[in-house]
Amino acid sequence: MGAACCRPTPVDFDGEVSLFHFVLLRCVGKGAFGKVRVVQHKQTRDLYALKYINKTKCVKMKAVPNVIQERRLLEEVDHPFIVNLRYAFQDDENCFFVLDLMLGGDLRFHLERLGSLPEDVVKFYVAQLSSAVEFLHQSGIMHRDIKPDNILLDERGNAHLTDFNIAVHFSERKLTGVAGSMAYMAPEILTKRGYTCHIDWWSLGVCAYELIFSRRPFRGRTNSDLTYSISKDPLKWPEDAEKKCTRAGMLVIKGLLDRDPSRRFGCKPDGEGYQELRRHPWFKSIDWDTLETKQQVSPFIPDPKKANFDASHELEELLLEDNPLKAKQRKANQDNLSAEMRQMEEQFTSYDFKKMQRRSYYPHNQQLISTATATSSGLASSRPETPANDLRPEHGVTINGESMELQGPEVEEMNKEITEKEYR
Ligand SMILES: Nc1ncnc2c1ncn2[C@@H]1O[C@H](COP(=O)(O)OP(=O)(O)OP(=O)(O)O)[C@@H](O)[C@H]1O
Repeated sequence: MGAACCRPTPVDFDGEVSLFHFVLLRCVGKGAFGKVRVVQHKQTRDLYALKYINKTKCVKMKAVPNVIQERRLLEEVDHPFIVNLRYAFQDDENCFFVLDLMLGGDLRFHLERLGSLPEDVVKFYVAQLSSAVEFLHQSGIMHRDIKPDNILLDERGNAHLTDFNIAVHFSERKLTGVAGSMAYMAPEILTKRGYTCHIDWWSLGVCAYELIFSRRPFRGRTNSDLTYSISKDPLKWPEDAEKKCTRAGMLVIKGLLDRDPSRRFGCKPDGEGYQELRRHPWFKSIDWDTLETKQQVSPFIPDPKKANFDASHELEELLLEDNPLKAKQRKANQDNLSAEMRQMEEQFTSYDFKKMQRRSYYPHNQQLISTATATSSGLASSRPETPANDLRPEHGVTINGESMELQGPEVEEMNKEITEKEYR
């Protein structure tokens, strides 16, 4: 009888997904609003990354619309080179994203560890990421924050785009809100001329340059210097550039870093820009069909014996976390919630990729979000055509004004990562 009371409560896998469905494993990362840890689904035994966001912190940082928007956009995509959403749910304390697990670390981590990456590795990643970027653009979504920190490797060394925190839908109407990480921002964002999805191709060019030459193409000690450099400085190559990159590679990077979006690589309408890029001689060694089915062997395989992430996150979780993550039943009474908490409660809806269909890259699953998804999430039954359905307005979005004026050592850090979030 005594034993019976210690038996774990059986998990209802047919019911709505919750933290009870997962075994919590090690901590692998820390984001602005929460942590990321490896989890295993108790029924399927599949491993995933669980990203959890503390609701109170999220309200304090005025990031509720971003989190809801990220959840909504992720529901719309499924691509081999995107860190796809598999489940979403919430409890009283946290919002949870269950994502494809990437055990190979992010490209910032590898760049810092190795100094730079060989050209053939970068070419492989640019090819994989351009497939993801094209898919997003065909789905009416621009990412707006492509940078090495947001590119994650799986254990076989395939690159995946992540962090849809400031991604938005786009339409023919250009956006003017300044958002992204400044060093990777296209000139048309900074000069406020209005921009569209072409900005992602520019950011990919900045990443390729930085990964090969271990410095960024445009730099500045202050934000205004950086803005000037991005919008006016001629593209320069390091003195030893030819030792690190072929002429064809430099031509692709130059094409991606064209200030005129109508000439920039990748940007011609109706997918023609992407097709042109694929046909470029630099990519001669890439077999695009086997690339997109992940049958090609990556020229860089992360060392499986080394942790490809900062081990201090796990240590911090073990030693310093006074409120460790634990599956908890929800409170029955949700009456006294603040407006923001209620918004999260209502709009951060549950998601289960096994039960809901979505727009997929994979041809056998190629369809727009089904009515089932739409009903469950309270969304319209097809992808919104304009940013009007986005939670965050594209106007009134500012880079933190004070940050723009910062001088000195903070600037370098900020240039590395100004995560200008869009808030109401
Ligand atoms: N799917 C994943 N698989 C493995 N590790 C991940 C995954 N997603 C994130 N991580 C790790 O966790 C770290 C934090 O990720 P997260 O997206 O929460 O933070 P962030 O980049 O600051 O984003 P945000 O701005 O949304 O908080 C990443 O740098 C990465 O090392």
